[in-house]
Amino acid sequence: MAPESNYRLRFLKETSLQIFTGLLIPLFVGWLLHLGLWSMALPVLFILLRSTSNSYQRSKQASALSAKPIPCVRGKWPGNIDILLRIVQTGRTTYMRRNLERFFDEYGCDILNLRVLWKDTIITRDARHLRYSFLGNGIFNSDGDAWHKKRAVTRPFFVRDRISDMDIMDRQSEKFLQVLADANTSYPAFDIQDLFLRFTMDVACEFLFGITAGSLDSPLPIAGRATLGHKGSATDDDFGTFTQAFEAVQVIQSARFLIGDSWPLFELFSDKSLGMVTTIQSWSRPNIERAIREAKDAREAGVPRNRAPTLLDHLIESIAEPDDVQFELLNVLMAARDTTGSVMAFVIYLLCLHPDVAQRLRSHVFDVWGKDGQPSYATIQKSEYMQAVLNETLRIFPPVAMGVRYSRSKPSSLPSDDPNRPFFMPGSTQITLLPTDIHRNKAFWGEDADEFRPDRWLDPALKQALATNPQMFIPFFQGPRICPGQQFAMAEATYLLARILQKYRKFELCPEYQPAGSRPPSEWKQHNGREAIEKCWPASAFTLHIKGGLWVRATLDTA
Ligand code: HEM
Repeated sequence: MAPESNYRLRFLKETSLQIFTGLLIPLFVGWLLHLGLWSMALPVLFILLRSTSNSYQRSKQASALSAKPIPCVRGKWPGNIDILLRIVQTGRTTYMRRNLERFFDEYGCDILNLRVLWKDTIITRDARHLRYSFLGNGIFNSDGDAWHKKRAVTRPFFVRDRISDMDIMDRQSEKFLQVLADANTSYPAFDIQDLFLRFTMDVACEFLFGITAGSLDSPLPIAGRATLGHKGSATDDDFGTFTQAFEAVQVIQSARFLIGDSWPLFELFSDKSLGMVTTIQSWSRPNIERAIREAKDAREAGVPRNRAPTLLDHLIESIAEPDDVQFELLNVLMAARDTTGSVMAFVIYLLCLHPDVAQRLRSHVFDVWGKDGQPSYATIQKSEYMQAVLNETLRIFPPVAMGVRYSRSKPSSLPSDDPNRPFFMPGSTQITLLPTDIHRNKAFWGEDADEFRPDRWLDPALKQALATNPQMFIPFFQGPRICPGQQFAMAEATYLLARILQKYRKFELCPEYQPAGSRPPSEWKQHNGREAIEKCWPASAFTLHIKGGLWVRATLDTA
């Protein structure tokens, strides 16, 4: 989440060099040789020669690895410019990442090279490709050794002892229920996605950084007045301005990933994220500077802390620059806030669509925790139906709807269905994993793959299938970069949902209060699968979210 001006500069330098070597030098040579108008043919000849030599190099590298090329999308215009435009245009109204996934259906394969502007840009829906040892450029914007170090710093914060401490959840969920009750009685509807994101932000800030963010105390979006934000709904107070900037950066960054290495072409004259990053910094900097000062003072005075060290304490010790600490912190915050907020919002959405499941989940909550018992880490692990509802939601709406990696500089191979002929993976190339298709694949999940049916998780046959093919369900991904916050997120979501269901009998969708532009586009009805039946707009910008928020009203249990 850092400004990308260096990247744009590098792109400009590389492009200018290419223009210089591919156009100006051949023209100059033509002029030296007095070729007159024939000089114009030299750049074309040069490009043809270069492209033939590149293809030859690649096929030599591929045959050294006994690998076959990744199928390539064939556009109508040079450099697949029409494909690039199609991705950008359809991106505005697409259902999740269907605009990319449709290429797989069109070409009948699970991995494709979009080859945008003559650059390899790989997309895959084959989960085996996740396990490969790529350089990371995921939620943590780092790679190789730097990533290993950061992962080592984060690991101790997710050990069982720490995540089974439910004090923070107790406190924050009490606050959440208070705010929800006020919003529900004061207005005809409220945006529960926004509330969940505030809750997950406050919990993450306290758990990871020992900071009180107090976002549940800031003004909420108001039904009928709220406008469409970059992801959810928007407010224009200080906190709302920060949130909008935080979400705008994610939208911009995920659009860059979709376009691939050529994204600076769309931002030649201005870095779209720069203003947003300044807003984010001015909101978060005072908190971070204070925490850094306190940690330093305590260390210098030899005063023991009256609390266990937080992730922020460790980041401060291991990273010298406050700016770097800040970027690191914002990356982890996005990993923790947007993902868990997403799954909770989609659970409520699906419960609104399936009152029978909602009723059964509520009885289950009463069976496990009674009418006002507090969940503990141990009881959460045993709440089988709650875990089934959460897993089924994570299956249909995986919060991390795209994973981006870069291959190492040396070409390598990727598994294909033919064990003797893997795919040839070029060096230093972006590869994007799109997990939704895997989670809704009928071959894995049966004919009802698009349906929300938590009962499937109680069927021993599914446990067997998952043991044989763990790649069919990857909401937390797999391999070395698997989410370290998985247990924490499941505990957090279970805790809050249980507390909500103890108090509220039902939730209803209030589409009339969705901000303008956030209802599902009418053309979705012509498509197959869930897209045709969706009553909200699931959209993806790194994390999945409900466009414009999820506006609902709740009915209190008065019995
Ligand atoms: C339902 C909630 C969550 C889901 C679905 C989820 C999913 C994921 C996924 C798929 C990744 C890998 C992304 C990539 O490599 O491109 C990831 C990484 C990460 N997640 Fe989560 N996550 C959730 C909640 C959390 C929470 C609550 C925390 C922290 C408290 C957290 C912390 C992290 C961190 C630090 C990483 C980066 C790991 C690395 O790069 O080594 N996540 N998460």
